[in-house]
Parts: sequence; C-alpha cells; structure tokens
Amino acid sequence: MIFPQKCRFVRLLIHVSQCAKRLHSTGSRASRMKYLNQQEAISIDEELFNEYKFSVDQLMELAGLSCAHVIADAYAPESLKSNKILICCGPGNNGGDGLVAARHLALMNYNPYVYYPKRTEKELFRNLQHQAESMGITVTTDCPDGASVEQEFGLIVDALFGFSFKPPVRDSFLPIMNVLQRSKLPIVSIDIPSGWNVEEGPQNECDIQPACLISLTAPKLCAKRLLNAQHYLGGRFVPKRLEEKYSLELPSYLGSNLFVKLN
Ligand SMILES: NC(=O)C1=CN([C@@H]2O[C@H](COP(=O)(O)OP(=O)(O)OC[C@H]3O[C@@H](n4cnc5c(N)ncnc54)[C@H](O)[C@@H]3O)[C@@H](O)[C@H]2O)[C@@H](O)CC1
Ligand SMILES: [K+]
Repeated sequence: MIFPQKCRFVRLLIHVSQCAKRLHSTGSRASRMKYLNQQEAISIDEELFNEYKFSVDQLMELAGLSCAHVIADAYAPESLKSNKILICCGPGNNGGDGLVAARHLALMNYNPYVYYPKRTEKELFRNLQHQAESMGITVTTDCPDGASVEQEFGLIVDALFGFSFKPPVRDSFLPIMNVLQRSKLPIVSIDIPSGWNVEEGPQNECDIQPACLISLTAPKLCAKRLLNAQHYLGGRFVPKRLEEKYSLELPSYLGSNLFVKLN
C-alpha cells in the first residue's frame, strides 16, 4: 500500500531534481553564450527589422518591459531607500528603452522621473514621451544636480547609450555622466554601461560601474568587464533561426519570464 505522504514526498523529489536539471542546463548554456562585438549587434538588429519585419516600436516595448521586470526582480521598491527612480535617457533607441521602462515601472509601484535632454522629432519618441507624461511622469531636459539625486532617489537607470555608442562622450552629455560617475546609488545599465567601449569596456578609472547590467538580445563583449555586478539577459524576442545563425547559445528563459539572471 502506498501512503499519500509518501507519494507527495516522491513528487517533491522529482520536482526538485527537475528544477536542478533546468538550473544546470541554464548554467551550462549561459557559460557557452556568445558575447557580441559591435558589428554583430548591429547586424542582428538590422536583420530583426529588415528580414523578420519587426517594427522598432514592438522590440522597444518588449526590451523596455523586460528592463522593468528585471528592476522589480533585483530592486523591489521596499528594498530601496526611496522608490523614486532617476531614468537617464539618451538620443537613440537605448533612450527609447528607458522611456518604455519608465512607463512600466510607474505601474509597478515605483516613482520614475526621466531626464531626457536630446530629443528627436521621430513620432515613436514623441509618442513615448507623451505616454509617459500622460501617466504623470516628469520628463525633463534639466540635468539634475548630484546632491539632490543622492538625496531624493533610490536608484538610477542608465539608458543613455547602447550598442551604437562610439567613445568619447560628447560634451553635452558630460554633466549627466559626471552625476552617474560620482553617485553612490545603484545604477542599472540598459544593454551597455554608458561611456564604455562596446567591446573593450571602461575607458578610464572614473567610468561608471553599474550594480546591474541588463543585456538585451545577447550580451556584448564589454559585459565581460563587469565588476561585482548583477547581470541579466532581457529582450526575449529572438527567433530560433536567428539565434542559430549567429550561434548565440542563449540560456533558456524559465516559464513565461521576460529575463534570465546570468549572475
Ligand atoms: N536589436 C535589439 O536588440 C534592440 C535594441 N534596442 C536598443 O537599441 C539600442 C541601440 O540603439 P541605437 O542604434 O539607436 O543607438 P544608441 O541608443 O546606442 O545610441 C545612438 C545615439 O547616441 C549618439 N551617440 C553615439 N556616440 C555618442 C557619443 N560619443 N557621445 C554622445 N552621443 C553619442 C548617436 O548620435 C545616437 O543619437 C540597443 O543598445 C538597445 O538598447 C531595443 O530598443 C530594441 C531591440
Ligand atoms: K546604457
């Protein structure tokens, strides 16, 4: 005769062993995962748009949503000294990811505040700004000063530059780069720590050291230069055929998660 407790125990053992297998396979896949150079990142981006016919809006929404989910996973609002988040948005698509993330974070009990100094006339970006402002999020061109950032905010999101960045940082972005470099708050960088060379990493000693990096699609080579940082993969939209073409060896996303924690 089999006792119900014994059945439950056996089922529990099977479940634990399946979880361990899944973790192990994610771990070994993560160690084989490819780190992209700048040209590979640009080529994959172009293929997603030109061959697979995704629109920028679609992928940016998924990328920004995954960033909000990572932040909720790594920095729950109650774990921060303030739920007010400074989101620094640059002029390209990396900045667009930041604008999307701001909107989703506002729906997740955070209080986002966006610094977005260099705007474009592109409809997508005007709409993203409008959507954020319509939800009551401040979107400003005024660079916040370092002392008030330390006092008011609990976290900084760096959405200034992504994989198209070419160092050195131009003059108009130096004030905000200074604030980020001096800040003691945790910095979450989207795709690339801003100011870093996409392949080589930090350019000098004072470059930012994010507490967390969210690599989108696949990590870029500079991610190998992270120091004591959490590293997540987001942007769960890569078709299998494209993954195979570039031998990305992406780790498995668990269930319906929008991100994988790499370390
Ligand atoms: N293919 C993908 O995987 C996706 C990528 N997305 C995002 O798009 C990003 C790439 O976007 P973009 O190609 O628009 O480029 P970036 O957002 O990396 O930056 C380009 C902008 O930065 C400016 N810039 C470059 N070097 C500079 C410097 N030294 N000083 C000051 N400004 C400088 C350029 O003039 C341009 O306006 C990715 O990193 C990622 O965040 C997502 O939005 C959607 C999907
Ligand atoms: K960035």
